[in-house]
Amino acid sequence: MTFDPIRHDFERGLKNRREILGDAWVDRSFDRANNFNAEFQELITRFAWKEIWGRPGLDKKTRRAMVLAITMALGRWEEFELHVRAGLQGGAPDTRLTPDELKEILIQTAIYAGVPAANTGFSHAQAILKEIGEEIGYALTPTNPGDTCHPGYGHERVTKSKPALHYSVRAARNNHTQQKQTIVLSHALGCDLTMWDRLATTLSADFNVVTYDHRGHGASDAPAGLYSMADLAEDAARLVEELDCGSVIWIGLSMGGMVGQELAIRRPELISALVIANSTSAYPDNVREVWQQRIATVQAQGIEVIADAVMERYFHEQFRRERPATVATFRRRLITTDAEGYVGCCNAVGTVDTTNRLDQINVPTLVIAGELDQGAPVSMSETITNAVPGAKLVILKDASHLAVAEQPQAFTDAVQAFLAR
Ligand SMILES: O=C(O)CC1=CCC(=O)O1
Repeated sequence: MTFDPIRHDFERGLKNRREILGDAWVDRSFDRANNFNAEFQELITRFAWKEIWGRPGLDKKTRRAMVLAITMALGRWEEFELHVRAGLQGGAPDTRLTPDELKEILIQTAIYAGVPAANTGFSHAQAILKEIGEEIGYALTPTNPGDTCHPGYGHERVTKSKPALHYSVRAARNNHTQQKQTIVLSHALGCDLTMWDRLATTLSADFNVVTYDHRGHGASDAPAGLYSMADLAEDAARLVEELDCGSVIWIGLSMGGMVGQELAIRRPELISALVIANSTSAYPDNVREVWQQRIATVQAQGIEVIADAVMERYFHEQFRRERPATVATFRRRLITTDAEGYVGCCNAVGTVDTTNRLDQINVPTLVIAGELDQGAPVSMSETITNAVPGAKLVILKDASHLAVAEQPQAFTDAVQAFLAR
């Protein structure tokens, strides 16, 4: 048999074309071929489908996203609809888009191609979703635009009760019908709710996710005076009660994990599962003394004088070298924290004392430690794990105190495995 390069290219192109557009569409267009258009069909199969779509440099979903954006920008609605259909249903699995991904492509394209193009794009896409939604498990449901929010940041709110706590609610994106559980993410000392942005956005695929600023932090009130862990746990209880969603899954890091312990002990009815990351249930006496010294230093000289030392505890040396912008963001957040609020929380942290009550926690509990954590060494997580009935410990490699920022994927994997247990 002789090698026919044109035939060879045609076969390769045809294979790609079937993968991207689905057999039904390709068979139909070949059935309709005639003496007028057959050469053109042959040309695009070789040229577009083999030569361009066959290039390995971009995955096929990305190429499809580009096609959708360009056809929408040019108003080529027949081609646009073809790729919407094939992307949702007809194309090979690794070329498909979820309705949420399709929505993102249309929203992104709106900025570059203009709102009139996006309006038409949305109505074409919706007509197709109406037609095939049931088959692909997606229902279009009436929703008030004022009730929706940016899925990466959530709806910003403030508690009615005082001290007012600033919080953000991301509603679960996947529109399955069953009732969603709520996760509350509780941040570390000198941070704010943005510490959780990446994890919150990931988890809000299937959960309602609430992040909040502790008192004295971010946009929450900063009452005068020194606080106790009981104060922070009572704040947390008020927040959960105002959410009015029943018990929540609490995920707290460092100070947030201390609040989670205290809350689960004091108000067990508010917590259904607990993740305690990079945290402790108590400090030895010499470290308690160091916390009182930190309070005195900040009261006398402000937060900035301690900022470099805090960053050295939050992030290990290699991370600080390789990710200076991330470290700078956390440093800025720290030094712009209300000094009085920071000091108040230092007192709550420095006097934390739950060890002897941890056996009262009776919900599934995951403890996460960073193998390099000097602020809350692994031994502190082991103490918690040994004391909370049934608790499991995960130790993250190459992670120190802000493990969620240093090892976001490993942290997310540990949390998701726990949530799926
Ligand atoms: O600020 C630190 O050094 C470490 C820390 C303790 C409690 C917290 O949230 O961070």
